[in-house]
Amino acid sequence: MELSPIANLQTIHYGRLSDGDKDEAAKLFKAANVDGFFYLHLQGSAFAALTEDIEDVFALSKALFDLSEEEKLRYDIDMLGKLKLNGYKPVGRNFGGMSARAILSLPATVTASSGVKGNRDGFESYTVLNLLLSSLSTSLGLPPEASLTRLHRNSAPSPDILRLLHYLPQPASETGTPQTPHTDLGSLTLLCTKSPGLQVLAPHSKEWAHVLTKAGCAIVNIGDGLSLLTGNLLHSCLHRVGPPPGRAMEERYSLAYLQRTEDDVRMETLPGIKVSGIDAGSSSDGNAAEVYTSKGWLEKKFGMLRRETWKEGSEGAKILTGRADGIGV
Ligand SMILES: O=C(O)CCC(=O)C(=O)O
Ligand SMILES: [Fe+2]
Repeated sequence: MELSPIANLQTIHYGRLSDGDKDEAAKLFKAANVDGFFYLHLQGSAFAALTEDIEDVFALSKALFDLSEEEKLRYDIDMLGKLKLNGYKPVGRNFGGMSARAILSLPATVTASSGVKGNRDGFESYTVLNLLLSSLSTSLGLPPEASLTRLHRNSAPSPDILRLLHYLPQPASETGTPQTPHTDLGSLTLLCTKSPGLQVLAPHSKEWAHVLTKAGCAIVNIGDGLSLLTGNLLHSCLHRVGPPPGRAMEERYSLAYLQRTEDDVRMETLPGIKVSGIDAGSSSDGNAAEVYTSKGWLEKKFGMLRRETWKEGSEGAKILTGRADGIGV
């Protein structure tokens, strides 16, 4: 079936970036500045397996989601911790009755508070996203000692998560979107899926655009964290998952790695950003005067989700993301 409109996203080649290709770096910055979403071409690179072997991950994901609800609820995400970093989130939790997806979150880092030295080393998605952070830092004019990678060190505790998502097939009579429009809370999200369904709302657009999957590519998007740290120079874009118009949602699996800043980072515009021709604006619009640490920001956010304050209008979103159009999750 014809999907329309299709999101016209840039494709960034990982191999070219890691070879230091300046044109590719400029293309990455533009995609992060304008669209907030792009394809990351991994085929032929050391990280090709992230997309090539994804069916194995989905087989594992299916086996986990096929466990009984009772078994899965022994790992209820809201029982295991405050920040929804670990555990099973059943369909419908926090995001209204329409939500027809379940989530299993696995912490991507072992934090210092668990008594084990934090370590994201060897975690491929982390390595891949770090190269993007490094390239974006150069484009932002940040000197190496102030690089964004210094706020995402593998030795420091951070609330990164690896998320397995299972979207249940909807009955034919139901055609709503199982995933509420949202922006991502963290720095960068790396998404792997073989199924369509992702939709983005481009800045200044009123129409949701369909993101098609692309062979050999993961999909990467900017989160609210990078928007705050760069005075909105890097753009976190509203997105959702839903069926084609007039249809019901088919069963769908996806895998998302949400990279987030270290716990102690202050979530405000970084000094020293210099991009010729563009100004880094303020990360707040006057209503979000309080600056949180990354950890405090997340706690505040998830406290609000628990109380379902998102139902009470856009104020919660504004406090936490500096903008009124998205709830970061
Ligand atoms: O499943 C997808 O394609 C998107 C998932 C997503 O937006 C998220 O986990 O934040
Ligand atoms: Fe998302």
